[in-house]
Amino acid sequence: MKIMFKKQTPCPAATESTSRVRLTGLSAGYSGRPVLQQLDADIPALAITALVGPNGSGKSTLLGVLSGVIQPTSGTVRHGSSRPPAFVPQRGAIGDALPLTVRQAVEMGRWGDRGPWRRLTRRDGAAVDTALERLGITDLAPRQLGELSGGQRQRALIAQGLAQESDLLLLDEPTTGLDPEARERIGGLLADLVADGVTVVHATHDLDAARSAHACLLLREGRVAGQGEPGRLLTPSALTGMWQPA
Ligand SMILES: Nc1ncnc2c1ncn2[C@@H]1O[C@H](COP(=O)(O)OP(=O)(O)OP(=O)(O)O)[C@@H](O)[C@H]1O
Repeated sequence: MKIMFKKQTPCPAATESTSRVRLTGLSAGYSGRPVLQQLDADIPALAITALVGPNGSGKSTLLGVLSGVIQPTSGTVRHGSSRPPAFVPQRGAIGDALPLTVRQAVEMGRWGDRGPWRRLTRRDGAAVDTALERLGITDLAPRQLGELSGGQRQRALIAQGLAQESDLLLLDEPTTGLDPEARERIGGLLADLVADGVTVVHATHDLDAARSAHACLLLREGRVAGQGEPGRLLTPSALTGMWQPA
């Protein structure tokens, strides 16, 4: 059985052509390792953008730049809003041994507003409840993060991102390791978030997920190999070319 991401919904940004983030001549990387080179790209507001490209093409690095964790070495990143983005890194990037319950992990999503280990307000509690509910993990709230399955932990981390209630949600391979039902739930959730006023950017190797996004940014060896509508970009010949050595 193949469960697809929710069918593509019309993209409000397509008619309004507003960008949530504009990258101009962006270069960035790590000490002694340049990765992104001279990127010019727009992340449309109120839409889902899929970042697609081979391993090592720079998707996670770009998410790091969009989140503000990685500073550009040149070029500009212009955000169309002053609200800080919410970033859900790849599962392996989070220590599994942290002595936290799922609820405590999701509550950390409120720290940006409240400060670390501060008493949460009723409003914070409601945001955490909603995030747990939307990921279908309310029953896991009292469990230790470290004793969850990989897919359950992934959902907890996405819930943490959601609890931040940002207008820009950045996700690094959010459906990797999830079962088909959980994948479908995340696909539907991302579409619902856009309807709620959130801009979503996710890196993915799942071409069904990429095709159901509103926009797609193809990366190859740190450069933009294409951007626009997934149906136009993700053609068999383009994909074959992407994964062939340069
Ligand atoms: N912390 C780091 N320090 C140095 N180099 C890094 C670091 N993280 C990633 N790189 C390098 O940067 C390049 C781009 O990596 P990045 O993780 O952005 O690619 P990706 O497209 O997300 O790959 P994948 O699909 O495998 O997740 C790779 O050559 C990688 O080895």
